[in-house]
Amino acid sequence: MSATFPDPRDRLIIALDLPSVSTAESIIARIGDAATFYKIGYELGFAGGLGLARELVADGKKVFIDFKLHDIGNTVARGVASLAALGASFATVHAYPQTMRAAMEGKGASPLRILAVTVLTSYDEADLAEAGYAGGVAATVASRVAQAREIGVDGIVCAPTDAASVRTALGAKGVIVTPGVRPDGAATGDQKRVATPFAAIRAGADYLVVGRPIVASPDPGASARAVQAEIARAVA
Ligand SMILES: O=C(O)c1cc(=O)[nH]c(=O)n1[C@@H]1O[C@H](COP(=O)(O)O)[C@@H](O)[C@H]1O
Repeated sequence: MSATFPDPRDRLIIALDLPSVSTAESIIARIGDAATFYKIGYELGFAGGLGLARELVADGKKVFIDFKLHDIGNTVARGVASLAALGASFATVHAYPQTMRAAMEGKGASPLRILAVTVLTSYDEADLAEAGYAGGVAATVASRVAQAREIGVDGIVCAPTDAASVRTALGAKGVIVTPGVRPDGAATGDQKRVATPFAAIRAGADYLVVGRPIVASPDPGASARAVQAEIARAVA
């Protein structure tokens, strides 16, 4: 494990893939102190979620803004600068060298950590080939991690099934964030490369991103506590 965790609860990042701020606020209230770190992506981000992000930061929570930036360098750098000013802890970009370099320039001296998305967890070998990448998942992940490391990107987003090889390629410094995390028995949905919270931590993930298994569960607080307990078992 490369990262340090002042609060071990930080290792669970809950994806607030929800349609409104009011819905998100209700879920966050039900989760209570079972989580300290929330991710805001397209669905909530385009529905007022950036205002909620500011409120969460003001309340002492950590926020991960997940817009998976990929654009011309100037646009990426200036977008990241805005995210840094918002107080986000993590932000994603796609792992294209020009984009990664621009993001690292845009963050400047801020504590915002840039995470490079390697191969989406909803992609299997066939999806990657269909998209025109002939190298296969493992080689594409390895190549993107090597470029990210060379550029000095703060961390990597990858599948939990990639985490062990990513840790080897990344070295001890970078953080590894794995979505595609499913407690035993949870529906995988569109996730194709998945692992349990326990397996993901044991494989080398520093942070786990979990969305639907928590926010769509009948008791988000209990579901979050169950994942936190599994993380605790994995690090024991
Ligand atoms: O960057 C991400 O967070 C991300 C990368 C990836 O490869 N796969 C992936 O699922 N994610 C995000 O992680 C979350 C996973 O949500 P659930 O499948 O509901 O647990 C979603 O918000 C995705 O956008």
